[in-house]
Amino acid sequence: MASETIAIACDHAGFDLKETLKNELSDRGYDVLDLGTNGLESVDYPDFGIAMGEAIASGKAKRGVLVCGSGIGISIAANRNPAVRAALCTDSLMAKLSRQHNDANVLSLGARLIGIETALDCLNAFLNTDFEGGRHQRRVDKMGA
Ligand SMILES: O=C(CO)[C@H](O)[C@H](O)[C@H](O)COP(=O)(O)O
Repeated sequence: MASETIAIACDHAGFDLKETLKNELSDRGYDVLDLGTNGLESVDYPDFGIAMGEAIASGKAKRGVLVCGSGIGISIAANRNPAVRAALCTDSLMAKLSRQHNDANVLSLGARLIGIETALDCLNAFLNTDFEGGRHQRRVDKMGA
């Protein structure tokens, strides 16, 4: 069976954490679609949030991970694409609920706000929690309408 592709993108503030998460995803057997940025030089998070939106909308990846300093700006940018349900999470319960209730397809993290262990906990919950459907499906449908 082909492995799933996970898209990943960041700005300069999220670069180090993005590299850590990219390695973690590869170690877990995922194919990683790295949308940049690829260094510490200052860049603009909307460019990378928009790239994530395009990767999800085109089907190049079904799920993605975003990182900026706070996780806020890059998730706002990605969520402007109707195909994206990006959830900014600061702990694993938020990541779990974003999957169970919101069918989040993009996890957004703030590299200046959380440590690596919390980020990995969030990633784990995001990857391994199923959407519950039922009443939540109706609400997710309304967001996509
Ligand atoms: O979008 C953000 C804040 O909502 C991110 O934290 C950015 O990474 C941050 O704004 C970048 O700030 P910098 O001072 O240009 O490094």
